[in-house]
Amino acid sequence: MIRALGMMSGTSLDGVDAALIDTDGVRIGGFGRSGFRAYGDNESAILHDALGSWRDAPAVPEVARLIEASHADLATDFPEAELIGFHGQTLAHDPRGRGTHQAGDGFRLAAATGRPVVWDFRSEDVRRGGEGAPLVPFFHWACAEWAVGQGALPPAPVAFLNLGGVGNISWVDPSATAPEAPGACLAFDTGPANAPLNDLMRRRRRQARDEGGALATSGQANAQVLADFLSNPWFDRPAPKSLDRDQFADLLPSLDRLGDADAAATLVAVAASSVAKGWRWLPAPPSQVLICGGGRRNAALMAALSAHLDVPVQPVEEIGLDGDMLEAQAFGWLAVRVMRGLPISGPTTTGVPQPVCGGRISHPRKNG
Ligand SMILES: Nc1ncnc2c1ncn2[C@@H]1O[C@H](COP(=O)(O)OP(=O)(O)OP(=O)(O)O)[C@@H](O)[C@H]1O
Ligand SMILES: CC(=O)N[C@H]1[C@@H]2OC[C@@H](O2)[C@@H](O)[C@@H]1O[C@H](C)C(=O)O
Repeated sequence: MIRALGMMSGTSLDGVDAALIDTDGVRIGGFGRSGFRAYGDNESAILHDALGSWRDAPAVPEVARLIEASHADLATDFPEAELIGFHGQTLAHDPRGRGTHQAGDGFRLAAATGRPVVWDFRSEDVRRGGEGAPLVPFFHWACAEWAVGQGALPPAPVAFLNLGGVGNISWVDPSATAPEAPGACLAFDTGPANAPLNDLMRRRRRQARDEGGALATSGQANAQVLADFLSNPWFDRPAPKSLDRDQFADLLPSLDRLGDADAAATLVAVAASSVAKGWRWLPAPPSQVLICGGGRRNAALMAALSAHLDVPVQPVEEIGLDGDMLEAQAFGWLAVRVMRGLPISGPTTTGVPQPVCGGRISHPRKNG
């Protein structure tokens, strides 16, 4: 078993999560400490301004330094980590066009932390014809397998739904022999989750989020805006499929004529209905849906999901996992897989024709 530190800065742009995990890249030996380093207002503004930037954009070097420095800073709290899995910050994602771009250089992070760093997890998958996302599904399989071992889950298919800036769902069968085995996983991005709601709150109320979903709970979803949104051809595209953070940004102007509460309620309905729309792509109904990511703290969103789905919807804490740290843990686990040459994605998670072991490995003091 290796003690790895996974580090993730997600599409919500709120800060860096870091979590220790003991793993051989297949089984989870145990979970360790975790930490969070919030972005300051100035840092957050720099990241927001850089959204949509590709590697050659003038703003990118400054953003990359910010990402590397904030991650290096947080990594100093985890001297016991033997290896770091570094996701970087997604600034742009267009797998069928220009590719995928995560800012932050793992070679410089390795130099700054003195630890080997696995990074650039998505590019190889995209190069080979995959979506490059989502990458957490194989880890969701490992979590289910771990939970079955703990007696917290029956050995039957279950779904993990991450509600970050974007939503993504993984249907996993923990009785499969490996995550890349046929029938073990089916995954895709569901649609927007918190990102448009955060953007609305920032624009209209100068707040980072709708705390607890209080504003959305006090409003009424607009049926016309919701119907227009759900007619988007993206929903008819079979899984696997992935989204850029702002792929549905054209949704926001249609909210202009709505009051704040109704606009927030409409965005919650959009997020929950997106999941319901994608339900048909799952191979079989899961026994339950386990929610991870910050959206599980939005009561309006949780209520809307429970209303739409006819299986139990519960936070992932229900089976003994930490819903705030699952993605960070995932990149620690994926880093060990890359070190061992195991696949991190496959035809049913990113649509790549063959399972792929992506990622780059950078050692301190050695080149690239
Ligand atoms: N107490 C809360 N009430 C309401 N919403 C919350 C709360 N806490 C977190 N959130 C929402 O969850 C978001 C953060 O979720 P998370 O950290 O899972 O996203 P991320 O990892 O950045 O995104 P992604 O998974 O798309 O990469 C916040 O920006 C906010 O919208
Ligand atoms: C390109 C990119 O960074 N996508 C993120 C984003 O945030 C959620 C969803 O969209 C998911 O596809 C992915 O993140 C998680 C960590 C993943 O790869 O599984």
